[in-house]
Amino acid sequence: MAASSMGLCTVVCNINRKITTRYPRIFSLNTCHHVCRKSFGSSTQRCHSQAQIRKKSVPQQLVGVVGLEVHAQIHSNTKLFSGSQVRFSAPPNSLVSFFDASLPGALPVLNRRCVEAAVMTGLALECTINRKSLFDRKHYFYADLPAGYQITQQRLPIAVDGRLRYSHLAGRKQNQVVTKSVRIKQIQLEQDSGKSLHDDSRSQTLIDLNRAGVGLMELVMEPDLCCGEEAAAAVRELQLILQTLGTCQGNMAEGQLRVDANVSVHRPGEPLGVRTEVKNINSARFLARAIDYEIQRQMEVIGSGGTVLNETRAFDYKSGQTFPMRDKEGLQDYRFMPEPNLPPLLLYDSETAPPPQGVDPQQVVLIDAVRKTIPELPAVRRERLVDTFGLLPEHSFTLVNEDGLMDYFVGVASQTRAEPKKVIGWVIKDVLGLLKQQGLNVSQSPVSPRRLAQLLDLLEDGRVSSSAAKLVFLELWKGTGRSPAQIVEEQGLGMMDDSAEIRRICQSVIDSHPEEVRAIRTGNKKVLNKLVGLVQKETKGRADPVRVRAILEEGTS
Ligand SMILES: Nc1ncnc2c1ncn2[C@@H]1O[C@H](COP(=O)(O)OP(=O)(O)OP(=O)(O)O)[C@@H](O)[C@H]1O
Ligand SMILES: [Mg+2]
Ligand SMILES: [Mg+2]
Repeated sequence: MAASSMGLCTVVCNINRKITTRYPRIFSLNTCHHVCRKSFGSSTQRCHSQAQIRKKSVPQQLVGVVGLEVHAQIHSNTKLFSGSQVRFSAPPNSLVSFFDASLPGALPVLNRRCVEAAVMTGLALECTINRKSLFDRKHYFYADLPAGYQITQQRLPIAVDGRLRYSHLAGRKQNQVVTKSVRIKQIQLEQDSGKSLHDDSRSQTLIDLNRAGVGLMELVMEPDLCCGEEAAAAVRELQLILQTLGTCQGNMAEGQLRVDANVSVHRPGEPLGVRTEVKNINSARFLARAIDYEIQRQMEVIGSGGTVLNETRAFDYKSGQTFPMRDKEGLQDYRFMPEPNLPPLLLYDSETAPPPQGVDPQQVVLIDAVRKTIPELPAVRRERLVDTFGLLPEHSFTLVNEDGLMDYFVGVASQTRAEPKKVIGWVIKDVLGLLKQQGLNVSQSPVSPRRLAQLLDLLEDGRVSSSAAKLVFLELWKGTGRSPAQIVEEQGLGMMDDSAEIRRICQSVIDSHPEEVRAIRTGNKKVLNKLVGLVQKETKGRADPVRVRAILEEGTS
């Protein structure tokens, strides 16, 4: 189905105008879904948003249950069964082969790259890879599906029984790392559909088949999550894993990663409730809001004696509400049947299940060969950063979650004598801060790791003060190509050596601030900081603050 496009969201969602749920930004530490789901009776151990939701007028023990289906577009040059290119925003219908347009007689040819991507994703998510998987036709009528069916893997998917481990920061200061996991039921290979473009001015719907037949991995998760925040954290980690593997580019705004949220509520200990399915959500924040709204709505329905209908719903980001879609897919019979034009997909393993004699090894996918190409995953990267550089876990999150920032940090740390703990402050506060402010990526940083390392060395060697170093940094940011040492030289930002001059400036500050001097003499030592600041202002941050403090202490004692 065509992905609905979503825009910006507001933070507050209204439910029937009566209830306003402020979307919770942080969790308490007790938010593990296993805790949530296994200890339903204990209110202290439920997740924060559940607790928020239950504060409303609905029965006490109802809790939310969430299962996600994620459609990830496979990062591949060509489509799943045809040689047409895969490219976002190409002119409409410019990337369509006979097979994509379902012309009679056109046959599917499986794209090896898509198979390898699914195997790699399955292995990274701790799945069992099925040596034999099958393709099926799933029939439904929609204008952007010209064949009238989608080729998918309903009976025997390529990967099963995995686990997505995800962590997120919690606590008031967002500095506690909470680790959880959600089971992956299966990963199936399937085709994407085309796109329907509605032209209101001409009351027409136009079809663009560029996306028709692009390879998708559908990742089906077990209903292990309990609220929007957990779902959003799991999807963010999945996005990062897929990007690290290179199996999906994961750009949600471009529809490369689309999420269907299955939501139900039930009383702990009782069977799961009837689920609704909120379709095609293309942002982690909207996902969280849609789920929390839907849990609340279902609690309201049950609380007022109604029953939840098994229906497909859509999320409207403007109102923050979900509403039923006209197309009730839950009631459809897809008439699944084996795809007659594709043989079973067989995979091999050079050690335990080598390809039969006579089969060209180039023509098969070897699971162990794919395993060897899996790069270091985000969770392992974070651990390595903490172990190698002694960083705080929350800093390792920022470095790993921001594309390119970890390499930037390692680049600086490996080229400077400054301690990693000092480097991280500059990378996160100064570099990332300015990048965000100016809407730039790490790769667009005007200050290279080498230049920052040189600046930190000047600081380390006592050739500039920390306040002068900030000025040099801002000068570097202008991207003139001059080195930190040149900037220091040209702008006279080097540390002041002239003791007599420093003493003279300190004395003039003391003389012109009798009130402050009196306060210091009566024991208020904090006021000394103000005088240090004034001297720094006078010297443009070029005097050694330790030396200045000592002179001022002496002069006010
Ligand atoms: N009671 C429930 N509450 C919440 N989620 C549920 C519940 N029961 C099942 N789910 C979730 O619903 C999803 C079912 O996905 P699945 O692909 O198997 O079927 P489907 O939604 O019927 O098919 P389709 O792919 O056509 O959407 C899973 O993510 C599962 O965890
Ligand atoms: Mg599904
Ligand atoms: Mg579904």
